[in-house]
Amino acid sequence: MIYIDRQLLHEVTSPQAFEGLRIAGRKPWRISANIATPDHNVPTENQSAGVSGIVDPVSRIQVQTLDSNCDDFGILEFRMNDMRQGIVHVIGPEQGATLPGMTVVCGDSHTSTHGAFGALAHGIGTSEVEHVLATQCLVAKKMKNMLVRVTGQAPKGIFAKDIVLAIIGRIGTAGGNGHAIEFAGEAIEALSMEGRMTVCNMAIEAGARAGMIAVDQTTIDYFAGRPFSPGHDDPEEWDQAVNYWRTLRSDDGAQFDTIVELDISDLAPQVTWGTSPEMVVAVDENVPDGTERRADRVQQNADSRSRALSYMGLSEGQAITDIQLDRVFIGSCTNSRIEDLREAAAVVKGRKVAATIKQALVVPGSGLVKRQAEAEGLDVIFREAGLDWREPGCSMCLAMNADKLGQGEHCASTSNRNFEGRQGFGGRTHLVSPAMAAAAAVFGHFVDIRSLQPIDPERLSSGSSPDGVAA
Ligand SMILES: CC(C)[C@H](C(=O)O)[C@@H](O)C(=O)O
Ligand code: SF4
Repeated sequence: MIYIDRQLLHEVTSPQAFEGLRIAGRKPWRISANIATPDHNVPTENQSAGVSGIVDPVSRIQVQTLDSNCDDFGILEFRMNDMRQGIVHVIGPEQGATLPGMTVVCGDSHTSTHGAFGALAHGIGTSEVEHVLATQCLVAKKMKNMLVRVTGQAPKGIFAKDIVLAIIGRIGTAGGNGHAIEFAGEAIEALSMEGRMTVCNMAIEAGARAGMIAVDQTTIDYFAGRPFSPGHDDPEEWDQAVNYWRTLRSDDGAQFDTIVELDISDLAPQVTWGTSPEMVVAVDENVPDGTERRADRVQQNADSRSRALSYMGLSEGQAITDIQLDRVFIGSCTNSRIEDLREAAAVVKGRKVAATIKQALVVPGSGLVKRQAEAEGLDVIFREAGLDWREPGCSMCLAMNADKLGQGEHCASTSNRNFEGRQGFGGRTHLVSPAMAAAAAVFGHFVDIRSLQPIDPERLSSGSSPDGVAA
C-alpha cells in the first residue's frame, strides 16, 4: 500500500471517479494533493471564449463536468483561460507540483513523464482515481527493475526523442513489461529536464509502468522558484528538500532484473514507419522488408508488418525520405515544452512550409510555455514560415478535439503514439523529434536534418527561396 503525494486530474478519466465519491457520500481525503486541468478536449483556437465556446457538444460537456466537479469538491483547477492551463504532464512539473521523491498518479498512461524528476509516477485507471481521491492510497505491486544505460554524446541533429525511439526500436513495445525503467548514463545526464521528460514520457510505449531518472543538479535547478516548490518563505526548507532529493539515486552496485545498453554516438534521426512505436528506423534508411536481423532492432512478425504497411500505404524498401507528408504536428506531452519549440523554430526560421503541406500545427504544452515562446519571438518565426501557432492542449496527438488527420493523410508528429486512427480515422502517423517535424514541414517529406545548412541571411534578402539542404 503506497501513499500518493500528488494526483493530477483531467477531464477524460475523472468524471466517473467524482461520481463514485458523490454516490458514496465521500469527500476527497486530502484536497490539496489534487490538481486538475482540461487538456484532451480543449480546442486549440479561441480559448478565450472559455468552456462555453467549445463547439463540439461532447467536448464541451466533458470540460464543463471537470469544472463543476472541481468546484463541488474544492479542487484546484487551471481552467481554459488560465495561463497555467495545459497538458497535465506539462503543467505538473512546470508548477513544481511534481517534485523529486513524490509518488505521482494520474488517470493517464503518460504519467511516466514525471519520473524524469526522480518521482515514482505512473498512470492509473478511473476506479483507482476515485480510490486515490477517497483514501490518498493505492495498492501497488512491486515492479521489476530495468536499467537502460545510454552512453556516448548525442551527435548533431539527435535529440531526446531520437534516443527514446531508438530504445523502443531495440527492446520493443513489450520490452519493458512489468518493469520500472531507470534511464541512466552520460547521454541521459547530459539532457535538460525537458529532454528527460520526453524520454520518461515514452517509457510507457516500451511497455514499462514507470520511467525514472536519478536526481542531479539539473533536476534541482529546475525547481528553484516554481510556485509549488518548497522554501518560498523559508530558505532552510529548500535546503532540507535539496538534501533529501540528492539521496534519490540508485545505490552503487544496485541489482537490476534487466540491463539494456545503448551507445548513441552514431545514432541517426529516427522516424516511425508503422503503427507501433517500435516500428522505427533511421531517416537515411528504408522501410524494412522483414529480411534483416539486427541486434539493435526488435523484429515484428510478418502479419503485423504487412498490416502496418498496408494501413500506412507504404511499401517495403521505400526510402523514408520519399514519404510525402500532408500535415505536421508539433506538440503533445512528449514534445511541447519550450526547448522543443526552440528546436523546431531554429529549423523553420527563414524558411517556408512546403506548398504540399495542408497544415503544420505548433501547439504549446501550456499557457506558460506559450507565453515564454511568444516572449522569445518563436510564434513570429512559426507564423512567418507558414505554421499555425495555436493554444495549449493535447490537440492532434489524439483525435479528441477539432485537430485531426483526414483519412489516408501522412503526418510528421512529435507525439508518442502512431496507432491506427490515433490522430484521426485512417490517419497515418510518423513519430519524430520536433526538429525533424519542422524540417518535414519545410520540405513536404522527411529530410535528414544532419545535412540542413544554416539559412544565409544574404540569400534571403535577395528573394531566392531557401531550401537549405546540402546538395
Ligand atoms: C485519454 C487518456 C486516458 C489517454 C491515456 O491514458 O494515455 C490519452 O492521454 C492517450 O494519450 O492515449
Ligand atoms: S498529449 Fe497525447 S499522450 Fe499526452 S496526455 Fe494528451 S493525448 Fe495523452
